[in-house]
Amino acid sequence: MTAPVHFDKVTLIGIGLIGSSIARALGVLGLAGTVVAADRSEAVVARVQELGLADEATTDLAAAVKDADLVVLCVPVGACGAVAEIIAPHLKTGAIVSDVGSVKGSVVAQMAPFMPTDVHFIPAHPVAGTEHSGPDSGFAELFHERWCIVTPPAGTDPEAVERLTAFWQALGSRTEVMAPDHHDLVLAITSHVPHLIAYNIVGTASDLEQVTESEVIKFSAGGFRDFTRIAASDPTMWRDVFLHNKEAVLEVLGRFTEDLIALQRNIRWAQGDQLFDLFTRTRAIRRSIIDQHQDTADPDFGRARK
Ligand SMILES: NC(=O)C1=CN([C@@H]2O[C@H](COP(=O)(O)OP(=O)(O)OC[C@H]3O[C@@H](n4cnc5c(N)ncnc54)[C@H](O)[C@@H]3O)[C@@H](O)[C@H]2O)C=CC1
Ligand SMILES: O=C(O)C(=O)Cc1ccc(O)cc1
Repeated sequence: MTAPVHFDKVTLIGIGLIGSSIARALGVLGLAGTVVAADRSEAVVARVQELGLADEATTDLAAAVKDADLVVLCVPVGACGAVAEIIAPHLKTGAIVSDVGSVKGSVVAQMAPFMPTDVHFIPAHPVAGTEHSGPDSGFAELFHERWCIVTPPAGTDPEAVERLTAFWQALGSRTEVMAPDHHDLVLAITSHVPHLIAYNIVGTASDLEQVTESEVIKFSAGGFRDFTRIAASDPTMWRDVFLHNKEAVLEVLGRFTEDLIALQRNIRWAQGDQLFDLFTRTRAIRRSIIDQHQDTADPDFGRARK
């Protein structure tokens, strides 16, 4: 039997890119009887009301979760513990409490101690986003054809996991269940370290004395432009990602640094075969990613050429 995807009352906490995208999708799809939007920022709450993103909008997080069947935290990962502490005493028995944080081990560690035993705590991560933030930047289709990784703690009620999974599938996502630590290692290599590299190279370019900032802007080629898009991502969100996925990021960064030094040697000693072999291997990886995404009509790869 497939799990029901409709919830009588959904409360979203943190109405930025992700929270407002979920709110918009709920509105379009009619998946909730009532949508409550909560944020600590009065300016955000006022904007949510102007945009008509929810049935109710408030800065009172405790009141917002009252009677909610599904509560989703969409705040920076460093804020999850504090929010959990505020809402915990007000959660409805049987509610599903989830989040969308880009790191999972730390979110579990921060939130689990506050979760009452009569709610279903199921962290998740929609691997879908942009470099933009705030309630104006969201859109209902953000999650289409994207993965949502669900990381239920051991012993979680399978029916609740199925309900949350069905919810994300209704939003357009493909879902996969994973252990939090494994999630954090996978995302360290596929998302977190790439963001760090982008922040670093754009920082290096802006610090170069011999090349002016206006030359960097004027002559930026495609690859560098892509880095500047990523490096425009929200500073609070990404500070928290690195502070809360420290171990996995440092592990991947150690490997990355060794490989970069090997490349440095290849260039210094004119070892063209080594460079050619690596670039051939990496080109094959790009081709297999495109092949896989063409099967699933991923919008990012719609115009991609091998
Ligand atoms: N931006 C992206 O591309 C993606 C982000 N995520 C995750 O989603 C979460 C939210 O990210 P965005 O929507 O991009 O952020 P955002 O910056 O657009 O929105 C975050 C909102 O949370 C509110 N907030 C912060 N601390 C709060 C607190 N203590 N109590 C109540 N509200 C609080 C802020 O006022 C803001 O409105 C993060 O954990 C991030 O790791 C996941 C996938 C993609
Ligand atoms: O904008 C991009 O390229 C992203 O990579 C978006 C993104 C950022 C953080 C996530 O946890 C998931 C997706």
